[in-house]
This record gives sequence, structure tokens and C-alpha cells, in this order.
Amino acid sequence: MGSEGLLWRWAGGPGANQSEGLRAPRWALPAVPPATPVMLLGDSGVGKTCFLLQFKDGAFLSGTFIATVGIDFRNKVVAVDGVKVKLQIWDTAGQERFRSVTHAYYRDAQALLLLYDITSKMSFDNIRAWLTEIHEYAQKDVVIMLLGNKADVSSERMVRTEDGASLAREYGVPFMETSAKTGMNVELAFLAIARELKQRAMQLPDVPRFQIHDYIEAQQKRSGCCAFV
Ligand SMILES: Nc1nc2c(ncn2[C@@H]2O[C@H](COP(=O)(O)OP(=O)(O)OP(=O)(O)O)[C@@H](O)[C@H]2O)c(=O)[nH]1
Repeated sequence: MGSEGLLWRWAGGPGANQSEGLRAPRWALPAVPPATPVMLLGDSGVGKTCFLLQFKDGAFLSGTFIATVGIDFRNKVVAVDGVKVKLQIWDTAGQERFRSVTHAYYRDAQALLLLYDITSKMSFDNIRAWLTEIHEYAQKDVVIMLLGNKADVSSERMVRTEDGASLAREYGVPFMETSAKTGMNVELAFLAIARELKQRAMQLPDVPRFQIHDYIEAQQKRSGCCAFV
């Protein structure tokens, strides 16, 4: 699959400081995009790459599972109330052996989509460990959303929707079940994040704060789909 590129600290990832790390030849440096970094996290196999590809290209690659190596990224521009927000979405490797690579990117991320697989109890049980890591490495005010992916495979469900919702409530983060295969709630997850980040950036003292939970619930009601926030 064509990738927009592996992300290197010197190669202009958002927040990347070019005095850090390796120096690349001038021709190899992409322009630094004015993009908002969003990171996909979760165990290997929960569907992070598919989730990103569904959002970016509206496609789902079934069949062979090719684990991500290190970290990869794609850009997508979304419109929030007529204002363009460029998301740079980092697809991280869920495998333990790449953890030290992904840790290096946490602090630059403005939003984190944390996925588990509703057919894998272990991926759900590991969410607490992921949240501990997030609190250790990410910015204090990073936007976090919990997503129970593969909701299309209901016959193999091992994690109840209520359990996902309850864990999200415990940590005070919004929650949705999603499917990278059917596209269910994929765009909504990114739009809610983009809206939250845009509102934060433009927050005026007298204007009430944007409520991401309310936004997701309203959008779900409008589409007649399944809100669990
Ligand atoms: N049915 C179904 N299968 C999915 C869904 N999302 C991903 N898959 C499948 O799950 C497997 C793993 O998907 P990936 O997107 O590669 O998983 P990942 O989280 O990126 O894995 P790492 O790169 O190792 O971290 C693949 O075989 C996908 O086809 C989904 O929403 N529904």
C-alpha cells in the first residue's frame, strides 16, 4: 500500500525539532505541514491501520494482516464549520517491540484515538495499561477517545458495549464502537476530535466550552446510529 511516509523526528513531523536527531539531506525533507497531529494507539491487530485507511480512502483491506513497523502517517483535511483542519494521523505499531519508538511521539500528539477490538478481551484489558502510558508520556491536555473497533463482528463479541462505556466514563473520555470494515463511526471519531481541537484553539473566554460527548451523541442521534458516550 502507498504510504505518505514513515515519520522521522527530523523529517518534519509536527513538533519535530530539526536540531534533534539525525540530519537528512535537504532534498529529503518534506515541508513542515501546518497539521494537527492525531495518534492511533492500541494493541497489535485491533485495526488501527484499517481505521486510518477507511477514513482516508474509504477502503477496507481484508485478508492478510500486515503489522505496522514503527510509525506511519497520513494527512487528511476535514472541514469544521467551514474552517479547514488538517489532521496528520500517525498510525503506530501495536507490537510491544516498537513501544520505545512510539513513546517518542506521544508528547507531540494533540489527540489520541485509543482502540481495542471488541472480539479480543485482552485488547480491552490492556486499555488501562495504554492509559497509564498515555498519562506518562503525552501532554496533560491531550484529547483522548476510546474506540471499540470491529463492531461488525458481533458474533465473536467478547467485550460488552456497556463495559467499554463504563471504562470510558471512569477515565472521563468519550467512547464509541466503530468498524473499520463498514466505516461505522470512523469519520465521526475524527470529526469530533477535529472539532474539539479547533474549538480549543479558538476558545474565547465568554463562549461556553465545546462538549465532545454532547456533539457525538447529537451526531449519532441524527444518523440514527449507536451512541455510547
Ligand atoms: N471485521 C473487521 N476486521 C477488521 C476491522 N479492522 C481491522 N480488521 C482486521 O484486523 C486485522 C488487523 O488490522 P490492522 O489494521 O492491520 O491492525 P493494527 O491495529 O494496525 O495492527 P498493528 O499494525 O500490528 O498495530 C486485519 O486482518 C484487518 O482486516 C474491523 O473493523 N472489522
